[in-house]
Parts: sequence; structure tokens; C-alpha cells
Amino acid sequence: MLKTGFVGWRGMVGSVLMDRMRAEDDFNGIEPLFFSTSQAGQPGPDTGYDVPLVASAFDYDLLKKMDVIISCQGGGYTEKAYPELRKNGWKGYWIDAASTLRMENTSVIILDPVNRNVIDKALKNGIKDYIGGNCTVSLMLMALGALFEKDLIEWMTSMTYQAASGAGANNMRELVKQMAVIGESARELLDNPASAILQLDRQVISCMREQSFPCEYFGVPLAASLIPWIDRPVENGQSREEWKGIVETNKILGRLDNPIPIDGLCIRIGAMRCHSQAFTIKLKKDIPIDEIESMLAEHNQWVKVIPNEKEISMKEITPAKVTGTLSVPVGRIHKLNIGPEFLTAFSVGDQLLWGAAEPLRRMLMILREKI
Ligand SMILES: NC(=O)C1=CN([C@@H]2O[C@H](COP(=O)(O)OP(=O)(O)OC[C@H]3O[C@@H](n4cnc5c(N)ncnc54)[C@H](OP(=O)(O)O)[C@@H]3O)[C@@H](O)[C@H]2O)C=CC1
Ligand SMILES: N[C@@H](CC(=O)OP(=O)(O)O)C(=O)O
Repeated sequence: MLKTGFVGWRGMVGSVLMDRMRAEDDFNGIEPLFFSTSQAGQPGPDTGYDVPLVASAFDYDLLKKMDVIISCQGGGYTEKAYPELRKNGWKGYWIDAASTLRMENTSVIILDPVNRNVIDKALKNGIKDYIGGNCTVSLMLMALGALFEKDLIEWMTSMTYQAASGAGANNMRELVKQMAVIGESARELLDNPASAILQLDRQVISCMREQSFPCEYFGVPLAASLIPWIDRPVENGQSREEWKGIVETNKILGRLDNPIPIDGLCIRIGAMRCHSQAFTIKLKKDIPIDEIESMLAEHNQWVKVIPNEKEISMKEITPAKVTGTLSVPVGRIHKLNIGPEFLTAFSVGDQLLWGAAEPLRRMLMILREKI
């Protein structure tokens, strides 16, 4: 039985991981031990099996006894615990949701429906660190996997519409609070169908510009607005979230030495937990749309090609439809007027599932099979 330590299982990503593992009966065949920085001695989560009391996430001696550690605790914990364990000779497998170790030479970014070959090769070569990718990158690869697999992309852009959950649980709460405050301030005008629309508009914007408008976590209004910047600035005018697009994609594909150029703007919008992306793709050659659609659909069992028609697109490729599911719809697929090699598409995915928890549990299952 694989001795598996879970750190960060109480958090947002960790809770989604626990839900998925319970749903798939993944705890069958592993020996789990739950760690926490604040709940040592308390009962562990419901796994469907008896589990021991929670241990301290700083009990390195106990952590060192694990064959595998999965951390969804965050980069701060990884920076502290990971070197401590390795320095003291721990040779187990480290699976992590945080970005800290993603670009290290000693790690692989995991997204097995796309890069199982890279993962298998790394396991053979004795690599021990398996890190979940950036949510936007993983969701893009799940949607467009076939075009990458067949090496059909000369370059591409991804313009994103990212949900509040990517910024954390407090930000999700703040988004809803902002919506509630706006709704409350506009209630009287809404209740009166005869009220003038510009009066309603003025009421909403003046509420959003109030000193007291709840902005503690986002810093600015997101509800009824957007935020055109995610994460900190890096070089060349990019944000770090945008930089991850090129480096993580090419690392996942195992082609950092021959990278596909990828860039775009990452924007926060008022969705709860689904990230959406609009792609512009320069194909290496002119390929008919029906061929593109069939190859996309065949790539993996979760991608769902949606015909480029108004009604079905409005229903199927939205956060409202996709939230809480593993489905990755991709649609609006057509050639741009710019030329026959220029393709556009739009995709949505749950950023806590394929964007965070799912690749981690699947990696654990790969280890469960192999070890
Ligand atoms: N949010 C996202 O979209 C994504 C996040 N990630 C990465 O995953 C990591 C964790 O993110 P996320 O899950 O959002 O972090 P959370 O803030 O939700 O959880 C992190 C930890 O906070 C502690 N905690 C304190 N108070 C509470 C509470 N009331 N309820 C639950 N937990 C609490 C828990 O640790 P303890 O038990 O020790 O107290 C928990 O494990 C980060 O590294 C992030 O980069 C990766 C991909 C996407
Ligand atoms: N940065 C992402 C969420 C995230 O946690 O990304 P990463 O796992 O690359 O740190 C967002 O804000 O939507």
C-alpha cells in the first residue's frame, strides 16, 4: 500500500481533490495520512474509510516515512517543507499544486491526457517531483490537445477570462459580496420597472465607487467590471500568468528546446470557478474545419467540440454550464478573415478540476499502479 501524505486537503483545491478521490474510490489501495499546519490531533476528512487523526504538517520525521506526499497547501509551504525533506534524504514522490517547483529541471508538469509519455519517461528516469500546471495552461491543452499532439501550431495567442477562484477562496467570497452590495443598492430602482435605466446605471457605478465598496482582496471592483491584470509583472510587459502560457505549455509538451510561441493577455472576470479562453491560432497549413473538429474531439474523453452555432454555443460553452464538471467544451471554431491558416476557438473549463485537483489525483493513481 502506497503510504500517502496529504497536506493542504482542507483548502479549496484540497477539498476538490478529496471530493474527486472519494468519488473515484481512489483511497482504496493507498494508506493515507493527513497533515495540517493548524489541525493536528483533529479527525481527518471523510474518505469512505477509517483514517488516523491529523498530524502536524511540520512533523518532518513523519512526512519522511511517506512514499508520496501531495501538497495543495501553497507555495510558502513547498518552499519550507520540500527542501527540508530532500536535504534529509527523503526519496519519495512529491506531487504539488503550487507553482514553486514547476520550472525546475528536476520536475515534470503533470497533465497525463496530454503528456503521459513525458510522465512515463520521467518515472523511468527516476524523477520524483510531479507538479500540477497553471490552470489556464492545463485547460488550454485539454481543449486543443490534438493540434499540439500533431504539431500543427506555428504560433498562437490565448486571451483569457479568468474566474475569481484562481485568486483564492476569499476572493470568491468578495466577488459575491460585491454582487450583493450592488444588488442591494439598486433594489428600489429594480423593483420599479418604470425607473429610468440611466438612473439605475448611475446608482450601480456610484455604489461601486463608494469608499466602503468591499475590495479588500481584489483591491478594485470585479463585479460589474473586470481586472486586466493577473499576478505580478515580469519582463516585456507581460504578467507572470501570461509568461506561464509559453513556458509551462512547452515544458508540459517536453519541447522547451523547440518552443511553440504562445502569448496573450490574462484578464480576471466575475465568473466563480471556470476559466475561459479565446484562441487565435496560426496553423502550419490550411486544414478544413471538419478535420480540425474531428481531431480535437478524438484527443481525449473530456473535450467536447461544440458546433459554431449561436444557441448551442450560448448554452454549452459557459461557466454556468461547465462548473463542477470535468467537461472541456471548445467551440466558436472557424477560420479568421485574415487567411485560411488562421483559426479561432473558444473554450471553458473548471479551474479547480482540470485546472488544479484532477491532474494531481491522476498522478497519484499512476503511482499506485506502478509501485
Ligand atoms: N486556487 C486555485 O485556483 C489554484 C491554486 N493552486 C495552488 O494550490 C495551493 C492552494 O490553493 P487554495 O486551495 O486556493 O488555498 P486555500 O487558501 O483554500 O487553502 C490553503 C490552506 O489554508 C488553510 N486554511 C486556513 N483556514 C482555512 C479554512 N477556513 N478552510 C480551509 N482551509 C483553511 C488550510 O491549511 P491547514 O490545514 O494547514 O490549516 C489549507 O490547506 C496554492 O499553492 C495555489 O497556488 C493551483 C492551481 C489553482
Ligand atoms: N494564477 C491563477 C491561479 C493559480 O493558482 O495559478 P498557479 O497554479 O499557476 O499559481 C489565477 O489567478 O487564475
